[in-house]
Amino acid sequence: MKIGTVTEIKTHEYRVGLTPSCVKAYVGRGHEVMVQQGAGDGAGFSDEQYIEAGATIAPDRETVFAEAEMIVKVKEPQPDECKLFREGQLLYTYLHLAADEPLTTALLEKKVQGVAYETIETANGGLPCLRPMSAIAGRLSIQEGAKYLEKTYGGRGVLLGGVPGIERGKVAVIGGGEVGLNAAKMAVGLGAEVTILDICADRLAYLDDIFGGRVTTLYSNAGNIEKVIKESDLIVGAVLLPGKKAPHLIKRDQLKMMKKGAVIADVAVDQGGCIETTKATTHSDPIFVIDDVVHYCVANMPGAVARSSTLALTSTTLPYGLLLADKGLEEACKICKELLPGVNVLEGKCTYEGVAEAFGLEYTPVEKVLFKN
Ligand SMILES: NC(=O)C1=CN([C@@H]2O[C@H](COP(=O)(O)OP(=O)(O)OC[C@H]3O[C@@H](n4cnc5c(N)ncnc54)[C@H](O)[C@@H]3O)[C@@H](O)[C@H]2O)C=CC1
Ligand SMILES: CC(=O)C(=O)O
Ligand SMILES: [Mg+2]
Repeated sequence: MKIGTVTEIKTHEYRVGLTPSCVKAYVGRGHEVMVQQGAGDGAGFSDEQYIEAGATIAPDRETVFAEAEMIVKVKEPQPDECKLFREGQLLYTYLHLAADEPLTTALLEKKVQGVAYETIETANGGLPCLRPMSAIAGRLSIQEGAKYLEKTYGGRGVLLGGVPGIERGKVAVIGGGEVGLNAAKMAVGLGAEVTILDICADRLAYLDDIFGGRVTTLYSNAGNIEKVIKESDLIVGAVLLPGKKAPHLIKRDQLKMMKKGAVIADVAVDQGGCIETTKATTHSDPIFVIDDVVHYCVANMPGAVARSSTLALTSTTLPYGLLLADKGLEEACKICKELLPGVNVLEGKCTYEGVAEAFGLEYTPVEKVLFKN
């Protein structure tokens, strides 16, 4: 198969879908790989390294889109890229469609085979291609939160770890999954007072066990959420209902209850955010303030640490990518059931229930479209 990767064009997105070692793996299986000139620069991979690994270098994105049968990216396609898709082209990337109606419409119209990293799912409900980026975003959320708590950025002027003789900063993490766990690790490491809220009793028990008394765990319900709204210096939004729009757990009128200069880092922004006032921001303009609460809502946080993120992401996307390239979508999904929920759009049909629900579209189970014979 002809595989192509392009330079990411989302603001300050420096990750790349394939590393030179990925290229080597595809080429070793008999595939051709085309890399847009300079695509790896932001993550520290040169064109020469790609050539050495067996890729050809394309002068521009148009060439890659025109020639590749499978496009491997990082972020959801931007409008300039959507124009270039060809019917039946296999797109393998993050899509986050439930938060993006125009993109959903574009991919349906173009009849792309859209496989989303974030909804590839293991039998036990794990999300292997989301997990490494969630770990990175979770860790970054505390780094960023701590920065925006500084007075210069409009924050409360609170040091999360405190110093002897004064109170430590209070961090609440809503959603104790991969983002939540990693946010809590960093916050505990800094010496903050940390509370994690989740609806899953087993998960709360697990977090309680591994942190050995260094965090407080609370059931995520209206009462406990209101408690942390009032007390926290930093709130991290980290809930996920896979493939669906995130629920708004903090409402607009509750911001008034927060401390002046408190910070919300809504990592769940890529699924629409779990705070009503969340709007996606970019690395070049990452924050806005409503009711004296600083909102940090960057939808591609891992792009800030592009080298680490690219290495972590491509390690988990490569095995599925190789299978897609070797077998094509239909056979690959027969061999590996984890890929099936990854298929969000196919032949102009919406094949992911959470996305169809978000926009009132007709939902067609992927098996119906894929396994016609
Ligand atoms: N902004 C960014 O750059 C990035 C954003 N993300 C996003 O972060 C979000 C979280 O991802 P993960 O941690 O990997 O998901 P996860 O599935 O590991 O964890 C989500 C947790 O939310 C909990 N949850 C569900 N409903 C809840 C509620 N009402 N209250 C409290 N907890 C609730 C679940 O029980 C689960 O433990 C996703 O939307 C993901 O796409 C991930 C990476 C980068
Ligand atoms: C998960 C995601 O959206 C990201 O890494 O940008
Ligand atoms: Mg994102």
